[in-house]
Amino acid sequence: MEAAPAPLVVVVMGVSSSGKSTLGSALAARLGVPFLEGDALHSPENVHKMAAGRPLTDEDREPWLAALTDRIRQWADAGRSGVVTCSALKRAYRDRFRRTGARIWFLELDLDPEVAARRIAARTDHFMPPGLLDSQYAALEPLAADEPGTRVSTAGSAARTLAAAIEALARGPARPVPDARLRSPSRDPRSSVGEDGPGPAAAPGRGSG
Ligand SMILES: Nc1ncnc2c1ncn2[C@@H]1O[C@H](COP(=O)(O)OP(=O)(O)O)[C@@H](O)[C@H]1O
Ligand SMILES: O=C(O)[C@H](O)[C@@H](O)[C@H](O)[C@H](O)COP(=O)(O)O
Repeated sequence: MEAAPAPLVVVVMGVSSSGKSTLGSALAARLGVPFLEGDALHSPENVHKMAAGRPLTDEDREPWLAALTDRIRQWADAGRSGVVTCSALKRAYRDRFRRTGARIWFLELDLDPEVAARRIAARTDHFMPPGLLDSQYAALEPLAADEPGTRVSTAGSAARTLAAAIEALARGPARPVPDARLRSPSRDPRSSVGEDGPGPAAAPGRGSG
């Protein structure tokens, strides 16, 4: 008999306008799991600062990352899967999410700066000004080989990106994922599959991570 897939938290990451919200919401809907828009957890001060064309510092991001980490931990503790968007530009931010004990898979959205610049300029319903894009690429520490995740191009259509993400998840999380140093045994979601959650992510296989 097949074991139930373990809960999985997918963190859709990348620079501003790389397509996180577009892909993340579509992916969550496709998988039938909750979606959390990371931008919604920014303080008004942070939003104001970015809107005024000033990049966030590590200190500015601290409460935002803390709030996101809490939400990921809540999913893990409840044995639930979910999709969350967060630029997660630095390794230290991503490690923080992993230390919750959630089984995490990062989907890093990859987009040429020229295309990103066009997309951010065309976007009219968002606080993030195009002038901050350079600082986003400068801060970005791409996913490292020892982090659990996959890089997916968003250069094509949104539908194509979604298909690539689904495919990456079907292949990816079955790979050995964990960095033992980041795993807290008491929070290992594999031992606490939820009873009332919306169900684990459908595409990912049973995890070894
Ligand atoms: N694959 C895609 N192809 C074309 N345009 C896209 C694609 N993904 C997102 N967009 C558009 O690019 C802009 C930025 O996407 P968005 O999802 O808001 O990025 P982010 O959440 O990373 O800032 C939006 O206007 C969105 O409609
Ligand atoms: O850490 C940061 O500097 C910001 O969080 C930034 O990375 C994020 O991208 C903004 O919230 C803009 O929102 P979008 O990514 O949705 O454009």
